[in-house]
Amino acid sequence: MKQILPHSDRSSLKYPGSEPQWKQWLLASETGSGKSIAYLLPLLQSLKLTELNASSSRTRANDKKEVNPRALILAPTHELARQLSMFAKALQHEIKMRIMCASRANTASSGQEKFSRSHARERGLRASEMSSMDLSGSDSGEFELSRNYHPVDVLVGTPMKLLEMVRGRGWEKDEDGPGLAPASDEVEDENRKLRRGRDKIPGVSNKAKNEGFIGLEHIEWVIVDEADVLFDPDFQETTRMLLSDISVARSSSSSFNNISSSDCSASTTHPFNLIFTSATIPTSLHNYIAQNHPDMQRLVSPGVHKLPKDLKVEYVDWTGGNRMADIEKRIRQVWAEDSSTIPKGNLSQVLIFCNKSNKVQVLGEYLESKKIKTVSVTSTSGTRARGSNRHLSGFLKTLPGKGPEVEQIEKREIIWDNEEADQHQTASSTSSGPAVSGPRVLKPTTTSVGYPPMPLSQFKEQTPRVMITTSLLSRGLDFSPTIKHVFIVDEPRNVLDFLHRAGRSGRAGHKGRVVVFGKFPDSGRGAGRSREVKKRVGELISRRRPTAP
Ligand SMILES: Nc1ncnc2c1ncn2[C@@H]1O[C@H](COP(=O)(O)OP(=O)(O)OP(=O)(O)O)[C@@H](O)[C@H]1O
Repeated sequence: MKQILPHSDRSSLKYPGSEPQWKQWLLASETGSGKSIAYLLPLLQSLKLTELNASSSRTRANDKKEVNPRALILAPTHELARQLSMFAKALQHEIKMRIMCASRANTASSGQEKFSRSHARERGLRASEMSSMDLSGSDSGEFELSRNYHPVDVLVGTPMKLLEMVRGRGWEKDEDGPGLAPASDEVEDENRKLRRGRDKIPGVSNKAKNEGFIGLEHIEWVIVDEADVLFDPDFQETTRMLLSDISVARSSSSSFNNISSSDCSASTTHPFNLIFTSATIPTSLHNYIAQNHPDMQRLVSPGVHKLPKDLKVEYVDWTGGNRMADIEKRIRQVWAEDSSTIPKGNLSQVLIFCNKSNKVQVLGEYLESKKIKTVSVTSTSGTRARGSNRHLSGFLKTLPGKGPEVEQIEKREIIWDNEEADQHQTASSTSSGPAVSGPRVLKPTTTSVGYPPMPLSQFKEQTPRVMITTSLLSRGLDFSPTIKHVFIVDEPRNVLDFLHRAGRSGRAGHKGRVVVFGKFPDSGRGAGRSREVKKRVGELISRRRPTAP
């Protein structure tokens, strides 16, 4: 943090009088080590300082677009974008900044647009009121503003979504040739879907095109979270296009002139501060930085490419029978172990990573048939279409909330689903006679994650303790410390993929365990492969503590 904002005196951040010195940093450290706060705090502070120092010449009156943020945070998934925006909001106390999330779910743009506009109109909401809502949350899945100009300080979203908001819907259809039009949505491999970096936007047509409503002239900061994904060869053309658009908007010549080129040799200087964050630095990211940002300051922790120190590794052999039964057995063991250390009923949670979405579905159905409640999330899950992170409720880390209800929830380390709470309220009002009077407890607001109290016993019964997913949710998401076990039931694509999956537990100093399922014979057939896997994982462990000088 000190590196990013070494001088917190206002004079060093004057804007726009003195020409600012734009800088570039890479923040790289192991999963769960707090990279988000490491860039968010200096970012918010810097924005506030430049705002305080802004001369009267910097007015919004001449802004051509409706939304003119001063910082962008890019994330590879809608889920991460929403979590980051909520986290940023939660960091604010006295000094308020306007932080908005541009992310919605993978629903048809036109349909969603219709809903949001009419929904807002029905409620008589003006832009300023809409922008004070959590647009990433349940109140609206879509980022919508009227023509009222309204300052936005930080905008968070996926590069594809932000580009669409900047250039207008259907912009990619204007490109020559197939350009960036969605090509193979039916591709089954989840990793490829994630790497392609395409937010599927079914329903986007030339008719739905508009001119875009995000202005980029005021951008002072761009954060590329999970930079190794966003500069992956499959993702980087979208990311780079957005960076180029910002540079052009800020009247700077852009060295980005060929979107299909991956061998830019010229150093790229952007007229804004640029931060990349990552828990891993694959060759593609290393090369990209070396070629395009040779002056980028690299702040790399000794823990990068290592498992968090509080994460233990366990190997479970397939028995040779039903593999899903093996997984079920290990889940029940987790809960049996819990019972000796955790107060009765407070079972810890298990996060299971599969490679394919059909495997997620089949495993979920199997465990449900065995009376284990599960939540299954894949890139095509219907639950993702809600435009909020409700489908992850109870599994993501709870943000600091306001009021006793939130505290009560936080003690249980669970976020209730709002619909569940609604059902409960309906049930309680019918069963106990008159409807519950008084305030409707907490409405979802900026950072709210609190919902009406429910009897603890009922709550525990209804709450799934197992989430099954793919690499889709392996990136950046800050899962709850109640997830003490990550199960890896399919062989990850590579070591980096393993690190990201495993790193959803053992975060921020909490204890965790990654359970690797496979065939691990000590001798005979498969023994060589077993040794190889253990060796590669073992290297991640043995390197995790700095060796004494
Ligand atoms: N100084 C701190 N003390 C305790 N907890 C912290 C501290 N800094 C950050 N955290 C917490 O650590 C958790 C992990 O932080 P964060 O999600 O930023 O990790 P990350 O490094 O970005 O991980 P990943 O690489 O998986 O994205 C968060 O819940 C955050 O609130």
